[in-house]
Order: sequence, then C-alpha cells, then structure tokens
Amino acid sequence: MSVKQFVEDSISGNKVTIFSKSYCPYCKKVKTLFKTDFPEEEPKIIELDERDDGADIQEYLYQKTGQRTVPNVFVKQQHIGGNDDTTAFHKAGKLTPLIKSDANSRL
Ligand SMILES: N[C@@H](CCC(=O)N[C@@H](CS)C(=O)NCC(=O)O)C(=O)O
Repeated sequence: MSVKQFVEDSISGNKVTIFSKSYCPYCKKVKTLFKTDFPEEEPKIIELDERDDGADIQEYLYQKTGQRTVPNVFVKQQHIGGNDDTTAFHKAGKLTPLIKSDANSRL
C-alpha cells in the first residue's frame, strides 16, 4: 500500500486520527485531551517514529495539509491541525459537535 493510500484510508476509516510521535509532548497533550474529554472515542494513533515509512507519511501530510509538525489531527475527515489548533477548536466549542455530528456518520 502506498503512503498516500495508507494516510487516506486511516483518515477515512476512523472518526479521530492522530499522526503522532511517541516522545512528542504536544502529541501526549492531544492524546490526553481525547482520553479525558472523549473517553468513549478510540482515536486511531499512528506513531510516525515507530514506522519505517514515518518520514514519508510526514512528507505526505505536509503536502496534504501544509503542516509539517506532529501531532496532526483529523476528525471526521476534517483536518483540525496540531495540539494548539485542536485545543483552540475544542475551547471554541467546535470539537464536540463535530464528533457527535452526522458528518460521515458511518464512522
Ligand atoms: N504548536 C504545535 C507544536 C508541535 C511541535 O512542535 N511538534 C514537534 C514534535 S514535539 C515536531 O513536529 N517537530 C518536527 C518533527 O518532529 O519533525 C502543536 O501545538 O502541535
């Protein structure tokens, strides 16, 4: 499977997808946000530092989103951004309705 296919399948096949690095503090924060505030969700977490194709995935995500850093978070196929973006999106009251929305409701 190509890197592009892997990334697109991960995003379309999961309600919440987090491209992460296992040692990254911002990634830990965003993983904790979902665990604490959305304990019923099971985000798909892809640790780029634990994969041989991690750098290629990161490059593809940059092409796709313009974002080079991790975490790189998608909810209901929508690109949310990094930890700061996701936290701000949540504080603005937008994350809960998106997660609960009927958008891509097969997920
Ligand atoms: N403001 C960003 C900061 C993210 C960030 O700096 N992540 C670091 C890892 S902790 C990163 O991606 N560095 C480049 C890299 O690992 O390739 C956020 O809130 O997500």
